[in-house]
Amino acid sequence: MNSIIFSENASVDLTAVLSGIKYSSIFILTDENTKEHCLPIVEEVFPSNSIFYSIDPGEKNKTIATCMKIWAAMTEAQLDRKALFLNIGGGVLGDMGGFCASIYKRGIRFINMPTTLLSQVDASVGGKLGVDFEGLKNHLGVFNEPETVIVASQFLKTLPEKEIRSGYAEIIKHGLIRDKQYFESLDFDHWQDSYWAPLIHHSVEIKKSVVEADPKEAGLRKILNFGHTIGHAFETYFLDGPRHLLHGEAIAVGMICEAWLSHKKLDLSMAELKQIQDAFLKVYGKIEIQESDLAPVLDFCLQDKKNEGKELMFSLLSSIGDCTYNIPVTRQEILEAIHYYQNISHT
Ligand SMILES: NC(=O)c1ccc[n+]([C@@H]2O[C@H](COP(=O)([O-])OP(=O)(O)OC[C@H]3O[C@@H](n4cnc5c(N)ncnc54)[C@H](O)[C@@H]3O)[C@@H](O)[C@H]2O)c1
Ligand SMILES: O=C(O)C(=O)C[C@@H](O)[C@H](O)[C@H](O)COP(=O)(O)O
Ligand SMILES: [Zn+2]
Repeated sequence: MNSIIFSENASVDLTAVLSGIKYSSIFILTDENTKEHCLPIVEEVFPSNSIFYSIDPGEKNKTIATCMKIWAAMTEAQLDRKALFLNIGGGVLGDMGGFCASIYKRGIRFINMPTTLLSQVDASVGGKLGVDFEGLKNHLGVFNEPETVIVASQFLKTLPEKEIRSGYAEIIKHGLIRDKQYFESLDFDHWQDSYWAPLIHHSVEIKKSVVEADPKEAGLRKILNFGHTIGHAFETYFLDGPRHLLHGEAIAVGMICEAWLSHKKLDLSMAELKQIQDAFLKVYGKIEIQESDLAPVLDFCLQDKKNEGKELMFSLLSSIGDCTYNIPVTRQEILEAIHYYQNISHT
């Protein structure tokens, strides 16, 4: 895996990184929010012939249609294969920008400057790139590593609290799949007051160790997908409507459902199941799920990338800190897991 820099000063570290790379020109991708809040922090660094391009924010724009606009701008700017592509934004922008860079003229180098908690702890690391297609999460994409990732927690100062909370779900996931002590060190009652730098650092270490062992998800990497089969299905189902869920909010629901499946199918104890669900309910509360939501959500689970043929394959916990993968789960069991979530009493 290429280098990850934990930065206290994004502008200083970006200057140093750029001075170590030979490139013909630099293409800087932002969305309308990161253009306003993050670009000014590093703007002074760029040479005068830099190309800036900004897209509309949000998951609904993580599409091939947006990529076409980005590729058109790259072409219009006559970027050659020695050009450098810089993503300044969250996971939506990083997944999509990295994908655009990887496809353009069969691939130009790119750098990630993640600006959300979620992208700093998870999305900017590991080279999963792509876009949604027909609503299906990351349905089109490639694996390709950025040249460098510069993780600067100073960007988080302008990030809305709801977005911080979304990123926190991936931090909780890292503890659940790999490190019980980490999970138990998190303060679910006062999560807003967390000191983010050490959490970012530790989460990146966990993610990096898994990705390095299995970069293309032949096996072990599937544990990073805990909570995502059902979580992605809800995220997709609610994408366009008033019940829209952020990625972290959706996988929080998914992780409760999949913790229940872990209890039913593996050795996850009832005590640990309760510990997990209490943690998520404290931070995220509960969403309303109607009976009419179940069939379409189940159908979306059928599209999960971990499935093999018609068999739905899950990553599940045998205990907190220990996740296994390739566990077959039936449609009926998924329904029961969602019913379990619906019936949890939350005060
Ligand atoms: N590739 C991976 O390994 C991986 C891992 C986890 C999640 N993801 C993907 O990441 C995406 C979610 O990423 P996200 O939560 O970063 O969402 P995002 O990129 O949509 O960013 C969230 C919102 O915050 C705004 N924003 C970003 N930085 C800001 C800042 N510093 N100040 C103010 N506003 C700011 C953005 O404009 C956006 O409105 C999903 O598409 C998910 O599938 C990918
Ligand atoms: O890096 C991984 O591997 C992950 O699964 C991390 C997830 O948090 C992330 O949401 C990822 O984008 C999901 O990938 P997908 O293969 O299920 O689309
Ligand atoms: Zn995720």
